[in-house]
Amino acid sequence: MTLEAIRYSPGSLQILDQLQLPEHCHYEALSSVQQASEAIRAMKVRGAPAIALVGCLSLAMELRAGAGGPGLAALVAFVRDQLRLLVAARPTAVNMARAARDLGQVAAQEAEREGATEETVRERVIRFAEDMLEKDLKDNRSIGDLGARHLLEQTNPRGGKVTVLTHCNTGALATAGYGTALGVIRSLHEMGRLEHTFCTETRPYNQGARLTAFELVYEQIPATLITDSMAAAAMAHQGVSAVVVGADRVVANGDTANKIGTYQLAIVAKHHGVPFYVAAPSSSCDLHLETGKEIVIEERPSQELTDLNGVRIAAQGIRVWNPAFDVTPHELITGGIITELGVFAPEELRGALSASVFSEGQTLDSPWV
Ligand SMILES: CSC[C@@H](O)[C@@H](O)C(=O)COP(=O)(O)O
Repeated sequence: MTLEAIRYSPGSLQILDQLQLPEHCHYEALSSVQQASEAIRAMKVRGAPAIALVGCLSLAMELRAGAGGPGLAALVAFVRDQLRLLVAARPTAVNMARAARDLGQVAAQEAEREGATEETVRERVIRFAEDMLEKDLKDNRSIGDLGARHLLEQTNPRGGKVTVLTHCNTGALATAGYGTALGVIRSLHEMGRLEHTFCTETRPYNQGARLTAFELVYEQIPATLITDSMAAAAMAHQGVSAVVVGADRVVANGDTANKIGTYQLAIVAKHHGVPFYVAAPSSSCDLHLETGKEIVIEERPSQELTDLNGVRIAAQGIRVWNPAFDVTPHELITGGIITELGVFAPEELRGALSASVFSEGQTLDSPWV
């Protein structure tokens, strides 16, 4: 059985509380947008795709219970207000904002349809949210297989195995399943072409030590945990073939916001001539922004850096800077950007994605909610 960050069936939404992993696997039931927003903000559930999935499914839960209205206009306004609450929970990942735009437009379009009722509006929004789960899993399997094949062609044409370094958690615990960067590692493992994985602990939330290591051990994928500060030495001495990371927001020129520490990994990879890949679904891409300078970087509470399992480890009185993400300039993404639509050089991304039509004729640069 694979690990599930999200358990959903009509009328039931549960999240695996990732603050308690790896010691305890505790599922928490959510029945409202407020509860989902609080769980996302607290990082009980995290990862760009999982945040959007839990947010939208929590709205589906409310609508199935009859929330919103009375009247079509009031119902559409309710949907949009709830979506704005979810988007505000964590600002850097774009997936929730994109999903909010899509769901808001689905509600508005249905409300304008001849013969529409509150029931049909609710059903359309619920179905769109539920379909996101299956689409994310399908996208991740495409990302895994496309990324694995591209990485092997670029780094190991003689047919041997490769060693991959990854950062943060981008697996089943950050998505509907399989994962993005960790999906590439899963696909390499399934192909029999993975020699080894190095996963960084990813201070201060420790997504690598607590979550990625948990996934890799659970599936018996060969892996070694290293501290973030060991990454350069690992690339110098441990035969790293490629670095593959996820993304919270990839913008039009290919600049990418991802977990703090990604930027320095890209610099080290460049120094060592190690191809650096970003793996992300098109739902993590934002063509509205031209460069990474425009991405809002979330700053988290200082206690998340000064404390470890509730015990303070930093000197009292020291000032703290705790950005949750950093931006990797596109010129350091030397391997490519792996999406479900293909693997693109940063300069190819805008053209490739602009041509891709999304739900109801949406393109990636359609206006936000
Ligand atoms: C498929 S998850 C991609 C990114 O969201 C992931 O790499 C990341 O940065 C997660 O950050 P987090 O703060 O844990 O939500």
